Amino acid sequence: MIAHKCPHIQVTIVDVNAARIAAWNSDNLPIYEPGLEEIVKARRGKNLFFDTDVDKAIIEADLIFVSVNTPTKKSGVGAGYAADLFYIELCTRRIASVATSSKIVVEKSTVPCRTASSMRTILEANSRPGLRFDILSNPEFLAEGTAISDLSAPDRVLIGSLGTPEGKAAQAALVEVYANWVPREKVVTTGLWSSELSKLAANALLAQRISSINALSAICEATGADVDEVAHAVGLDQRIGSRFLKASVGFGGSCFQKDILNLVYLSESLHLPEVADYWRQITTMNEYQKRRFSQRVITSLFNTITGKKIAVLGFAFKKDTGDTRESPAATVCKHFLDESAKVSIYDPKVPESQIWLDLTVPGVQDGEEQVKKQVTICDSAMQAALGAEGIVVATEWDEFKTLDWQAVYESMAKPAYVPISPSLSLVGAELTSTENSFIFDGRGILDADKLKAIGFKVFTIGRGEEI
Ligand SMILES: NC(=O)c1ccc[n+]([C@@H]2O[C@H](COP(=O)([O-])OP(=O)(O)OC[C@H]3O[C@@H](n4cnc5c(N)ncnc54)[C@H](O)[C@@H]3O)[C@@H](O)[C@H]2O)c1
Ligand SMILES: O=c1ccn([C@@H]2O[C@H](COP(=O)(O)OP(=O)(O)O[C@H]3O[C@H](CO)[C@@H](O)[C@H](O)[C@H]3O)[C@@H](O)[C@H]2O)c(=O)[nH]1
Repeated sequence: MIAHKCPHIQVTIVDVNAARIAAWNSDNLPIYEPGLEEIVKARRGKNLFFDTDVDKAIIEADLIFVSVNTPTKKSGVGAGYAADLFYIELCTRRIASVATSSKIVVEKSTVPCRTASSMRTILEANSRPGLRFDILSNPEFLAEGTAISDLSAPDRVLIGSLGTPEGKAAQAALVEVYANWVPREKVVTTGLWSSELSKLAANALLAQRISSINALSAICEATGADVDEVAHAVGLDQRIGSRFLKASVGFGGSCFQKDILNLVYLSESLHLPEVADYWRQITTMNEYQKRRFSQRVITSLFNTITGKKIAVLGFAFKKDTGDTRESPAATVCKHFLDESAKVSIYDPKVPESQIWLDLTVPGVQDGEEQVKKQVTICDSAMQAALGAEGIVVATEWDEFKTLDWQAVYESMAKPAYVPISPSLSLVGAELTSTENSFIFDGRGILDADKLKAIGFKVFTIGRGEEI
C-alpha cells in the first residue's frame, strides 16, 4: 500500500524464504487477496521490489518494518500461550550487526507488551558506535480478504513511540508516510506500550464478540430463537453495534487465537490469574463451538457417520482468502475423519497441497495413507456433493449462495434411514423410514426455506428448528 500510494518512496520487501520471494516476483503471487495482484503488478520494478538480500535492504533503508511471524511458542516456558519472539530477535540482531547508518525500526508484527524495550536493548548493545535506533510500534489491523480496502481506508493507524524528543521525531516521520493517503485525524499517536497492548486488546475484543454470539447461538438452538434475529435486534443499539456479530462454526485465522493466548500469558506473567481466565474463556468457547457443530452433524445423521460421505464446502478460515491457518473447516474435517466418515472437500482458493498438509500429521505415514483413503479434494461444490449424504458449509464463500441447489439435491445420496432411539423397543413398534439429504450451514449464509422446499433437511447454526 505504501508503494501504491507513495510513488516517491522505494519499498523493498525482503524475506529469508526464497520460494516466497520468487513467487512475489512471478505471475503467481504466494497469497490470494482481492485487489492485491493489480497493485503488485503496477508497482513491481518501479518502487516496489522483492528480494532475498536482507543485509543490502537493511543497509539501504531509512525505515525498517519488522513484520516477521510471531507464532505461539511450541516448547519451553509459556509453551502453548506465549508468543515466540525468536524471529523478532533474529531480525533485530541482524539489523544491529549490519546497519551502517541510523534507522527507524518499526515493530509491525503483533508482539507482547514491552517487546520494543527488548529490541532497543539488542540494537543498542550490538550495533556500531554512533548509530541511533528509534523504535516505533505500528500494529497492523487489516483483516485478510479485505486487506486492500482496510489498508486504503483504515479506521485508524496507530503509531506508538517513546515520549523522548527523538522518539517523537521518529513518530512524526512515520506519520508523514501515512499522511500520503490517510486523513491526519485517523493517525493516532500514543506511547509505545499502549500501542503494543492496543493490538492484542483489539483482537481480544473482536474475538470476544464472536464467542459471545456463538454462545448465544447454542441458546438459540435449544430454545427456538434465531441468532441472526437476536444479533440484528441487539446490534441496533449503537453502544453494541451490528458488525462482527455473525454466528459461525467458530473463528479461525492466524491471529485471534494466537493473540488471545498471548494476552492470557501476559496476564499470568503479571500475576493476574482472574484476568487470564477471563480472556482464556474466549478460546474455550471457540473450541466448544467447533465441537458442538460437528456433533450436531453426527447426531442428525442418526448418530453415526462411519462410512458416510460428507461434502465440506469451503476450507479457508473465511471467504476471499486462501489462508487455512486455524481454519474451523479443518478442525471439523478432522472430527469427521476421526468418526471414519468419507469427506469430499471443495474450496475455490485453497490449493489442494495445502489441504493435504492441514489434514495430515507430518511424518506419520500410516495417518497420511488413512487420510488419503477417506478424503477426496474436488474441483467444484457440485463434484463434492455428488453421492454425499450431508453437506457442510464451513466457509462463507459467496458462490455457495448461488449454487444450483436443485441439481445438488438430485446428485446426492438419499438412503432410507430408520431412526433408532436407544429407548425404543423395536418389537412391534411401527417403524417409519426417512429419505433425506442434509445441509448443515455453519455460516448461516443459505436460504433455508428455499432448500427445504427442494427437499433438504436443513440445520443452520443458531437456529432452533428441528431437523
Ligand atoms: N496475516 C495477517 O492478516 C496479519 C494481520 C495483522 C498482523 N499480523 C501480524 O504480522 C506478523 C506476520 O504475520 P504473517 O501472517 O505475515 O506471517 P507469515 O508467517 O505469513 O510471514 C512471515 C514471514 O517472515 C519471514 N521471516 C521470518 N524470519 C525472518 C527474518 N529473520 N528475516 C526475514 N524474513 C523473515 C518468513 O519467512 C515469512 O515469510 C505476525 O506477528 C502477525 O500476528 C498479521
Ligand atoms: O462476525 C464474525 C466475524 C468473523 N468471524 C470469523 O472470525 C475469523 C476472523 O475473521 P476476521 O477478523 O475478519 O479476519 P482476520 O484476517 O483474522 O483479521 C483479524 O485478525 C487480524 C490479525 O491480527 C487483525 O489485523 C484484524 O483486525 C482482525 O479482524 C474468521 O474465521 C471469520 O469467519 C465470525 O465467525 N463472525
